[in-house]
Amino acid sequence: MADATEAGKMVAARRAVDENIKKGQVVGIGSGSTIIFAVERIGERNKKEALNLTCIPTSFQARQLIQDHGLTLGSLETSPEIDVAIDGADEVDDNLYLIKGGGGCLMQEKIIASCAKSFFIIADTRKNSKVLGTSWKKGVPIEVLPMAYRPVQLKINQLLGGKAELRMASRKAGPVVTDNGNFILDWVFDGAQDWPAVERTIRDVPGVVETGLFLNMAAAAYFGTADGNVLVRTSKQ
Ligand SMILES: O=C(CO)[C@H](O)[C@H](O)COP(=O)(O)O
Repeated sequence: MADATEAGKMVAARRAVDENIKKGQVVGIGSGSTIIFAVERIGERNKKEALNLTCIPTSFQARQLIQDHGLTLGSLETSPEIDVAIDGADEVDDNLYLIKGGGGCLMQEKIIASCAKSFFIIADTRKNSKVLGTSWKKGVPIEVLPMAYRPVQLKINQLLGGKAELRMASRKAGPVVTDNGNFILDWVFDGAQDWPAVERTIRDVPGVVETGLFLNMAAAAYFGTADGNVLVRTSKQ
């Protein structure tokens, strides 16, 4: 099963890279386990085709991946406009609404996606859902200022129901600390939601820095299966 999932991630990543990355572009590089296959493919092509890309990372992990594959590392300061961004997702629904941030990198991922002319999602087929929350049961990640995590937690519970849980680290005592020095709450919800309304409600709580809801951002999602097939779903808009 694990190998089948990895195979699905790989075919989706390679196809998205081959269809969307062109010479001379500024490319946003997402975070997680699926993006590793995409950067490997970009590195492979770069050796053959001298792609001359500038790659903008969404995390510490992405920065290392870019450098490990001999690609040129850029920043939003020098390249504020991105041609294409590629990233993974935790779940994708029928509207191409996404839950992201399972790896805790949601804030920089959303900024990079917002600067990109086109934003593509790569995932294994498990992530392809009709309704968010069908396969991803860990909730919507919410990045919060550490000093505000407790009131934010209470307010979200009151406003939306469900439960906003402080994400704890697994190999360190205490909470997960993001690349931006913040904490993460995972809002575990029940049933179908009005996602634009949920996004507005969460963002309006002082202390919230960003949410892992990416609405109306992705142009297409590539879902790979172990047998090498890739389903491409494009935005309806
Ligand atoms: O949003 C993310 C990290 O913040 C990842 O893109 C998301 O969690 C998917 O990760 P993976 O490719 O490992 O399934």
